Amino acid sequence: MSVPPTPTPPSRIARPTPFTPGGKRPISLAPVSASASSSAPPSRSTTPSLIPPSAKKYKAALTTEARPRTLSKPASPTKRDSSRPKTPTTPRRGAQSPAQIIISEMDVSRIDPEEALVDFETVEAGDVSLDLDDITQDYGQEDKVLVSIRIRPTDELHAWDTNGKDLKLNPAFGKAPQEFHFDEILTGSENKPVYNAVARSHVCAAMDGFNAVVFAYGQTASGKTFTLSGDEAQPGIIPRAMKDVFGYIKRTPTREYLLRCSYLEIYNETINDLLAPPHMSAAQPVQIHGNGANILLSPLREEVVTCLKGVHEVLARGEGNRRTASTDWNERSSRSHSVFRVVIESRERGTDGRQTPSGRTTPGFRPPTPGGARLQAIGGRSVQTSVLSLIDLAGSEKATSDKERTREGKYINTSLLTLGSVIGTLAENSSRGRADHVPFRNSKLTRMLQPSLSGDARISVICTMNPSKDAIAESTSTLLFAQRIKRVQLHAQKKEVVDTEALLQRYRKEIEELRRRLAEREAESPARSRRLSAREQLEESKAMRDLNARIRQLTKLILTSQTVDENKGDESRPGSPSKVDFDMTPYQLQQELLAARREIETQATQILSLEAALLARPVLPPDAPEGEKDRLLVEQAKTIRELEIVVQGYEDNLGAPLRKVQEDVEREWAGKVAAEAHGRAEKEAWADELVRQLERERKVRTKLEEERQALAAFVKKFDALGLAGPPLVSTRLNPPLPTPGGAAAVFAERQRSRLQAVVDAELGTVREFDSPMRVPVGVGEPSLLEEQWDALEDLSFDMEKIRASPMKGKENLPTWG
Ligand SMILES: Nc1ncnc2c1ncn2[C@@H]1O[C@H](COP(=O)(O)OP(=O)(O)OP(=O)(O)O)[C@@H](O)[C@H]1O
Repeated sequence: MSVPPTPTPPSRIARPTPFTPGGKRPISLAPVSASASSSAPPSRSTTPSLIPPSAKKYKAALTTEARPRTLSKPASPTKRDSSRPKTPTTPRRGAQSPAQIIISEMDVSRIDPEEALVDFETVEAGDVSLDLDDITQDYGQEDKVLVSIRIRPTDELHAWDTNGKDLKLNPAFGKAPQEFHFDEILTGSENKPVYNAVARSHVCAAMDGFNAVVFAYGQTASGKTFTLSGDEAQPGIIPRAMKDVFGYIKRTPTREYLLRCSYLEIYNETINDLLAPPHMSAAQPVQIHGNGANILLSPLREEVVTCLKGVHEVLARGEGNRRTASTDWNERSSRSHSVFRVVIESRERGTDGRQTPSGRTTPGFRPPTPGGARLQAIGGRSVQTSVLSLIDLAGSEKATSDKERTREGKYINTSLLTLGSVIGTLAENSSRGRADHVPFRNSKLTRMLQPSLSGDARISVICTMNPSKDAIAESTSTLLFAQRIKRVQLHAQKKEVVDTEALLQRYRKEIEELRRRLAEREAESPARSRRLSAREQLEESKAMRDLNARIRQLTKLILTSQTVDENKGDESRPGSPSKVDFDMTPYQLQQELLAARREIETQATQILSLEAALLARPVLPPDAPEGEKDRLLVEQAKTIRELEIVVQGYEDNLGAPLRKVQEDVEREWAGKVAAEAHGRAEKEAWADELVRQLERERKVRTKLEEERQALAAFVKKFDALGLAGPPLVSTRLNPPLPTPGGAAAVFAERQRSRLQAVVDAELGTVREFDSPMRVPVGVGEPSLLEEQWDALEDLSFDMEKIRASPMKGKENLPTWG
């Protein structure tokens, strides 16, 4: 179904500007002041204002004077702030204006937060949104971005068909890439239904302690500012949100709130504080500090607001600074993003109203800590902190136009491109379970939004589009962006700071009480244990264990809290709401305590049983009556049975593993013993062999000795017969040393040779070689053989025989073997 051209009241469309593909908005002739021509189409700025007259418009219209300047001299990012042009039609309110001076006194660094608390009693009736009752605590799909499309009215033919929450290009205008489906598709000029559908639940989530972001994305002149800020007749999301904030406070009598607003714009990668005097903002642009989830903006002015009027003043001041800075606003509006932030801190109200039960007061003039916590968790009351960010992004058509991307590439706003790729990567990571690097740092916008886009916020995106056929490419690009961001996964958590001092005090008191109870029980324990049955004693022992465990656990918690407190360091140090996350809530502490107790109980049960059984061992007084003895015996038997069960439990749990260990050890030692035995057997065999060898050696030696003696006797006798050859070189005093493995054989050979020589000589066949046997007597060393002469008588006798029978003698020569 094609959306018919919406008949819009002329007063709502201050600039009924058909979209121009070139991104150049037709010069609006809409009057911006009372002096403007009455014949011009009525502007949204001409309608009665809810805000101070000095801030009738949330956005300056493009003036006829400004337009030529825009075309001839585009604003420079570096020069812009220091030379914000002042035109007669868009006078910048001076820093000295009384209104501004009054508002500046609401600068959070100059007031005591305790003095600026808002609660249901102090909220002004007129500041409250009356229809807040409509709202439920249902914030939609908490882990998904709420994505809505707002189609601005136009007199032209619509190129897009809508059907409920579906949207597709009318086939008459081309081939649609696909059919789109979103959470909401909104049309018309009424801002209230838009606010209710896309922002209200997120505002309430912020009041409830979650970070929340609502941003408008879309091509130039598609209605982002109209949606966010609106006009007097159709207040947009920001003023409606603030009304709901006060309405929420009115409806929550149990809590008190501190509200701080800041307003900034990102223009060509420079962040300007719109609440600071322009010269200061230009001299000191806002810087982003920190990493990841801990982002801090500084210096950034924050104004405490206690009523809607204060909010309007803050908004008007910010808009005033934008307007003054944006005489060339058409050019700038396509390149700058504005962010209105409200830091919401809340705490349970004390029982005695505004007074703090602990009597402590929050220091009044602390150094400014933009974004950080200001309210103190006092009297045991924790503080919840959240940030509501309402963002009007720059026009996106130049960055996303398919046909004109190349030609207009140099105008592409880097931050929007980066936003697109950041969203793309986040969507991919979410849907494919990946963890690809997300280029948050590539632009100020994405870096500033990093904590929220990373999931730590409830996010609602309203994509505005011009349904005209001239804007099909831009609209398609916007719809694709909207579709991608729908896939980003969120996981926002409430941020709470507990009053650690009060908590510690509570822990200490509890520990004291527990110790007292423990001491009492211990004191009466011997007497009691005699009275109690085994089971009661078991319970008593368990109770005491519990007390001890609880004391240990609380002591641990105190130590943990103190460590956390020390880590916090300087109180004045700025910290973002998410930074205080490490403070455990009482609920978390309770959970941890419970878990720890359960663990300790499980571990101690077995030991407890044994100890209790031991304690329960009945003492039998000698003078106890028989009946009493019997009873004790019965109890003892029962205890033994219980002990057996416990032991059986140990056996069941530990028996098998222990047996296994024992078997392993035994197996290991059996192996070692076998190896030892084997080694020993080998050594014994070796020793036996040695003994045998020694025995053989001894026999050989004996035989040798005998041979030697026989030979000596023979030689002596031979010498006596005058047949002496040369004396033997070796004597007893100088015997030939045995050569291992062959000395004996060599010696034997020598002896044999000698003997042979003797025999030969005896038989007349003496060889002519120079035998030692032929050494003349008296020339060589004294012969050992000579010394042994007497003992060799028998052999010489034998020699006689040999001489008598030469053949026989030869046969009888000694042999060695
Ligand atoms: N839904 C709407 N109903 C009535 N008027 C609208 C609607 N949307 C936009 N307009 C009008 O269209 C004009 C352009 O809108 P607006 O300034 O909000 O666009 P924008 O997206 O913020 O543009 P830019 O990106 O240039 O800032 C304004 O005069 C506004 O009043």
